Amino acid sequence: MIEFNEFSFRYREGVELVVRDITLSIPDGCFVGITGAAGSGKSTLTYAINGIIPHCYPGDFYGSVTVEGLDTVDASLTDLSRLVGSVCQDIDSQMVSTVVEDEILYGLENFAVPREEIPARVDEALDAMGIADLRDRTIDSLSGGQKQKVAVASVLALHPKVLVLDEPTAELDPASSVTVFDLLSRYAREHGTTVVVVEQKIALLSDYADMLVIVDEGRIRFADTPDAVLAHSEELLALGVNVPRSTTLMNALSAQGLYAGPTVRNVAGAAAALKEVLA
Ligand SMILES: Nc1ncnc2c1ncn2[C@@H]1O[C@H](COP(=O)(O)OP(=O)(O)OP(=O)(O)O)[C@@H](O)[C@H]1O
Repeated sequence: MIEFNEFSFRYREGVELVVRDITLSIPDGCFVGITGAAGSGKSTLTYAINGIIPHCYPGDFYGSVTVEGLDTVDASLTDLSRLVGSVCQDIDSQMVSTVVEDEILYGLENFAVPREEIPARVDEALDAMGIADLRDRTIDSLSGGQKQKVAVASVLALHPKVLVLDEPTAELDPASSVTVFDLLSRYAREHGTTVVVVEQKIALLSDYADMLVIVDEGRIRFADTPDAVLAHSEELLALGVNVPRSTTLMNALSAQGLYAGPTVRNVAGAAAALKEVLA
């Protein structure tokens, strides 16, 4: 369980609180998508989970954040990193090795995983991200998207209870983004991992997340199932969230009493729903 309790934070260099009054419970095994406009505080929330705040970025920290009962202020960064695996936005800053396999080995050796377990963990992580063919490649020779997959794989190898990912598909085309989310969600289901992912593509998020969290100017505006959140498409658009046009259209018909079905998230869904409306 991840629990934010009236959490607010101001970076040491900052004047304003960048996140305010955050109270949120994330149950074990939940797949949570965080989205919102640029600068709304999404990354800051992830830093509060993995302990980067306040351990690396100090500031004024109010309220509390606990992960599996560990208070992220009191716990050491080492203890937190055993619990929470993180993939940050700046993938290049995360890479420490020159070859893919070594990148995965690095974390395992650092965490003192027993030697005999290591080969299977490396294989499993590469397979989990569908990148077994990249094992011997140099990191420099990889595309941005391939690096993102390597970064996720090297964290998965550590079997974290919680996985925090900040825009893990930023460098990927739509098809590869779907592949990464497919692989991630399958891994998380199989291992009972809690996933917190910051992602701009709300339609993609909605297909995988149990809970969508919409952040606006440091506050949580919505935290609910994707369908319940997407029902507020006009408000979401006003907050700068990229709601699919198919959702906006069908919500508008719903408001007119012309459609009473479930929330639509994509063109195929809108086409099927419109067929029924027009029948
Ligand atoms: N290390 C820092 N020191 C001072 N201010 C910071 C720091 N990191 C972020 N901020 C500020 O905190 C606010 C929230 O930033 P944050 O990165 O959490 O938002 P975000 O929603 O993740 O943005 P983006 O979508 O652009 O990544 C912004 O105003 C940002 O300028």
